[in-house]
Amino acid sequence: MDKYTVLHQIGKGAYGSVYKVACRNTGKCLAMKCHNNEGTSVSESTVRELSCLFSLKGHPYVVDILDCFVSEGRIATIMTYHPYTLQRLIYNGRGCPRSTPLSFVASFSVQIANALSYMHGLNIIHRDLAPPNVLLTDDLVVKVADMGLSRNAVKWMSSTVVTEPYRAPELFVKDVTAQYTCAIDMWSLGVLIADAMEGKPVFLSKNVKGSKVSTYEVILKTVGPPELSDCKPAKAIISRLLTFSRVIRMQILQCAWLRVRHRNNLVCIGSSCVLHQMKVI
Ligand SMILES: Nc1ncnc2c1ncn2[C@@H]1O[C@H](COP(=O)(O)OP(=O)(O)OP(=O)(O)O)[C@@H](O)[C@H]1O
Repeated sequence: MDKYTVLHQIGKGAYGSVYKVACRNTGKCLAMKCHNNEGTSVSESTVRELSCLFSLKGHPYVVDILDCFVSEGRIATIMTYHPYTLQRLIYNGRGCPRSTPLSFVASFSVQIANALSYMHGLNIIHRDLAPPNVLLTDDLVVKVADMGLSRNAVKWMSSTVVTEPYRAPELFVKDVTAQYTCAIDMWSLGVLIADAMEGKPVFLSKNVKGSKVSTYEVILKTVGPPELSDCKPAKAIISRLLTFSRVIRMQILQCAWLRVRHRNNLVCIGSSCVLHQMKVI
């Protein structure tokens, strides 16, 4: 802790508090997350988060962990600091509709898809892909963050994961555990893209004439993908992600992986594939 000076708090979530800090040696601004304990012990979510962050270390579109130590009885992790979140860029920070340039939608979706394809290849499911957890650098490069719910996929897992508007239909079950796959992250990606095109969250629970319509009911009532201006290619991508078929959802990434393996250039091939489909280059 002696190595860092706390500047101010950036955020507080269910699993800890995040601070902007400065490294005393280099003067560089970094982010420090102080993880909450479970009673007096380190929580399982902290162990999972650290394990996932170390497995994904070095990926260009995943937040980089730089240091880890115990401070006042809590685990603290030092990460690269990123000034923006997708939440702030696509909703204006206040939930206001705002139209997101198509080129930015294309670039962030390809970068998230690349991060997910890497995670899924390691059998890691993110389980909380939502706009506040997608950080961006000054140059708008994606850094997927918040691995507090991420874990290695097994047959039965908790169904109470993912921020509700980004939750795949197979997670809306009454049981506390469910059988699901990496395809839940692909649904979340589809919602992120649709939200950015619409400028507002597309699957929000709402009150209609005094009665609550749940997110799941909103999903069921949405016939086809949400109306998305006149961008047919984007619509096609979204409808392959926002489908009840987990197999179709995964195909969009497998297709990208094949191209990547074939030509050995992950970012360019991924980008040109989606950008061409969206007709922005
Ligand atoms: N490396 C970082 N750089 C800048 N801001 C960050 C960084 N990491 C996290 N944050 C900010 O802090 C907030 C909380 O961080 P994080 O999501 O990791 O905590 P959490 O307790 O797991 O939250 P949640 O309850 O959403 O799961 C994030 O939404 C983000 O705005």
